[in-house]
Amino acid sequence: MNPRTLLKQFLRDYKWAYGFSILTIIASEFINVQFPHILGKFTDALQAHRLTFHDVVVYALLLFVVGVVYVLLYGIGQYRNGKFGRDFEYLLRRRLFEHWELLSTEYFRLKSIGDLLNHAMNDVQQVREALAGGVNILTNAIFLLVATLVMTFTTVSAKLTVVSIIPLLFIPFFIIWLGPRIRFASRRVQEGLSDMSELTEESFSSIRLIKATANEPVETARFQERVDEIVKRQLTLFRRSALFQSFIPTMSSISFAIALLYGGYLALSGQIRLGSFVAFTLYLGLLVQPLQQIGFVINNFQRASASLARLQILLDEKPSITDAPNPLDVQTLVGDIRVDLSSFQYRDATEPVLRDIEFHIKPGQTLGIVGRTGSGKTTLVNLLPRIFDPPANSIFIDGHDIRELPLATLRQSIAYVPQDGFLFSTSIGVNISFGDADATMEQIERAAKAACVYDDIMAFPDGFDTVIGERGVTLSGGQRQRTAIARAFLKQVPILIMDDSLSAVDMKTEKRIIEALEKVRQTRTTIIIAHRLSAVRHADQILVIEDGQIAEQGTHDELIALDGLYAKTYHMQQEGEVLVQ
Ligand SMILES: Nc1ncnc2c1ncn2[C@@H]1O[C@H](COP(=O)(O)OP(=O)(O)OP(=O)(O)O)[C@@H](O)[C@H]1O
Repeated sequence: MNPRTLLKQFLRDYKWAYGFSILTIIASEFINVQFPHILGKFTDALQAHRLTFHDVVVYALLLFVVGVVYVLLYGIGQYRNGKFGRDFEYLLRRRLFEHWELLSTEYFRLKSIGDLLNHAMNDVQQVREALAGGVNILTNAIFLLVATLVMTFTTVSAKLTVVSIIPLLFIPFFIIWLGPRIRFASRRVQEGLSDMSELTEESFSSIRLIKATANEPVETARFQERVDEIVKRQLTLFRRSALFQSFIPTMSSISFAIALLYGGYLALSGQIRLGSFVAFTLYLGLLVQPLQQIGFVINNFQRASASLARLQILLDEKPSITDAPNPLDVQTLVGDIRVDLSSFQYRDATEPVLRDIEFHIKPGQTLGIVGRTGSGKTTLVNLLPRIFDPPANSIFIDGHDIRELPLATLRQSIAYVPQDGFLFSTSIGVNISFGDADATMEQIERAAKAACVYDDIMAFPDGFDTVIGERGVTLSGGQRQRTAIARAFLKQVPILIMDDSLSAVDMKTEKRIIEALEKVRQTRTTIIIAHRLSAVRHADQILVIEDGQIAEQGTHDELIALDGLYAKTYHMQQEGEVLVQ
């Protein structure tokens, strides 16, 4: 659903509550404009010596009650509108997040994550501000303006109002003109500052290189250049802000001067009473703020509308990998994998990355994949859970083309351990049970033991409750990989893919993990990508991939007998050298 429709629906759902809070704000302003009126009456009565002390107390109490009622009503309206804004903000963010979760990894590869975060934070916030603060202020400003004008026209003098208000009317137009220019200047200053921090960070991290090559003067000059630019931008911002800050007081001073001149004349000539004159100056003071706010709100609405349009583009993005129009009704898979792929090419690539790949793994068997960096191993296994979409009729699981299987069934049947063993910033236990809310502590511990990470975890202060990441402990590369392996071991699924996930563990641990794998092997089809051949030598079948094609295929013994690349690599690794990198 696009954000405009979402906004309309939200306003429809909340129309009574939203209308009520707008009414509350209007009522509060109705009370607010009674202040000058009461004070005007008080002045007149005081001047005519008609007041007893008792009357003065009554006036004071009246003003107090009016003040309290105003604050109460205004506070309620503000709070409720603020809440609507927040509710909509979270609804929009949730929609964005849900939508992004559906999009393919390709989308995130092509988009800048910084830009996406910017949309999720700033654009959504802009819409919220318009919906809450903007509507609050606009309601407030319009009503206050109308009410003040009605009061001054009816209780003071229409002529005085029209003449005195003219300078104030320039204020909103001025803000509409200058507001975006100030924002632009401020953004340029921020960009300049972040450029400068980037340069500083870069210089500090390469300080040894800078010193070794005696490049300090060049770096200092580069820094000076940035500083000069920031100063220039800051001066522009100062000039515009100063203009802004001086314009509004100037206009209100002119307005007051006119009111004083003309109002004084009217009072002196007896055309208006002193009380009306006092009330009028107070009304004029009340007008400055709403006129200023109207300008701000118009700018705010313009920005919110641009933000909505940008959000709309994001939410219109269609997921490129989805269920087939009529997916097969298959809920469970056994794990028989057949690949007959003539070619696979990335969307923006000029030539295929995989060609003529053919193999068959029966349920419970293990396939080893080896090959040089960039030969296409990860690409091949990424096709199985449809992280990238293979051509139709090229990959079959249990005899079904994977593109015809429900995406949920396919992905829920595969446990994938990526190269970097990504972990979330939460406890180790939650990381292992990720995606399996029903996992018991016993199952989690068993998986951790099988992945040889149990002892490491128990050595941490809070065991499985130890939090990982910025706010917790830092795991070594090997510990990260083994925790990710434990997560995959816990997932009771027919297919397990390990993408070079033993690279950071030592040979002894690798052996123990492979042994643990052997135990669960009967129930799982396993694909192991590895650079160290010891990780695949027990596989039922091994593929050696060279430039996207199968160069050699067979069991360890067969490949050794073939005396090709695999055999050479194996012998070299046996001698302690690593050739395949
Ligand atoms: N999303 C992508 N879009 C375009 N090209 C890609 C993409 N992912 C990988 N490639 C390219 O495809 C080729 C194969 O990459 P792949 O990651 O499958 O190799 P690999 O054998 O797994 O390498 P490694 O052993 O380093 O993990 C490389 O040339 C890589 O640059």
